[in-house]
Amino acid sequence: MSTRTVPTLQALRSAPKVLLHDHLDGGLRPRTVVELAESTGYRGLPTTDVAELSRWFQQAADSGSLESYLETFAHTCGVMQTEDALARVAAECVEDLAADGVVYAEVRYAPELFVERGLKLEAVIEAVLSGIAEGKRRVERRGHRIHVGSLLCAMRQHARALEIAELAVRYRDAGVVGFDIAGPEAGFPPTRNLDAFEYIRVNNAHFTIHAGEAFGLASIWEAIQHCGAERLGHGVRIVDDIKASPDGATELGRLAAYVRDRRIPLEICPSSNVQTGAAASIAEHPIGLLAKLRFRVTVNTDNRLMSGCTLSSEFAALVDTFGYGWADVQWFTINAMKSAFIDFDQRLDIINNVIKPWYSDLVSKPLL
Ligand SMILES: O=c1[nH]cnc2c1ncn2[C@H]1C[C@H](O)[C@@H](CO)O1
Ligand SMILES: [Zn+2]
Repeated sequence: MSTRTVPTLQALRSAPKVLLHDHLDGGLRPRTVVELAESTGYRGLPTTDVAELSRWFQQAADSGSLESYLETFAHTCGVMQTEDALARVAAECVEDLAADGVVYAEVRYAPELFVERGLKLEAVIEAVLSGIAEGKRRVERRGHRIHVGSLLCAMRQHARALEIAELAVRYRDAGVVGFDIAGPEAGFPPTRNLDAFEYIRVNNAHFTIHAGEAFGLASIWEAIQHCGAERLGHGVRIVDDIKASPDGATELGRLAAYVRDRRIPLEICPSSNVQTGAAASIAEHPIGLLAKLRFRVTVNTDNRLMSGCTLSSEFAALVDTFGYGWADVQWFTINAMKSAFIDFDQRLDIINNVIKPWYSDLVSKPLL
């Protein structure tokens, strides 16, 4: 491929990519949802026809609000209440990401959502870890390699964040690389969970916070300045602190300048943001401006089932809309790898030995 090649969906699939924001319970194969409902006795699915169910998830999630978007997770969580189901979903997740060309992923989920049938939190975490290990073995048997860590989420509307943070630290050497809070944002400021974030920090562990998705700057400000978040899940509303005039001039407010100056990674999920109403369309998505202003932007899927997307298709949509080329795809990819919650030398190894060699023929000019 020459440097002038436009990144097509097919070429993007073979490009090494890095995914920091992907929910385990938002990425099931539709067929797996149907089969697990059958084998676990879950009766709540709106349909057991695989194609119809796939459409149902996307349409139901296409709701314009985070709250109704989140209602669709009742069904995925409903079928993930046994260790076997959790391990299967995790193994298939790893296979699907590897098949899409993802070389490094952090997959997140909230253990507290899988205890309806009596599983202990530890059993949930261990089942997911064993599924991830199985998925990696399958990928390796096909001659590929993928590095997958997990992030434990606490749900903002529950009051279990400290307990989940403790588990994230307890399982840090087994493949859990960090902590997050997820769920409805309005009415649940991140400062409700200060004890959990402090626990993570004093243990030199890592965390990100879903902030600036359904709620504005105040939530981003709290996440960074009160909680000490290392990354922002979404963070798109940081654009509200940037004045852009019609002549193209921009002026950053103090919070936006802080986020950019400190290189705080934004885990941007374009399709999900359009579905929840955080952005009106991909064309109007703040990612265009944020990338132009050289914020530490990363591209992510959020929930592949609900958005009917892959990381490659998210990139393809951005290429179509913003005219990005391979240099941009590499920039987003290296941004993500730099921001991963694994050791510096491991990040550098993937950047220098996996990402850069692949893109080097396609990218003509040096990156910033
Ligand atoms: O984009 C999101 N914002 C807030 N919460 C989310 C988002 N996507 C998924 N979740 C929730 C629903 C899942 O059950 C939970 C853990 O993966 O996280
Ligand atoms: Zn998310």
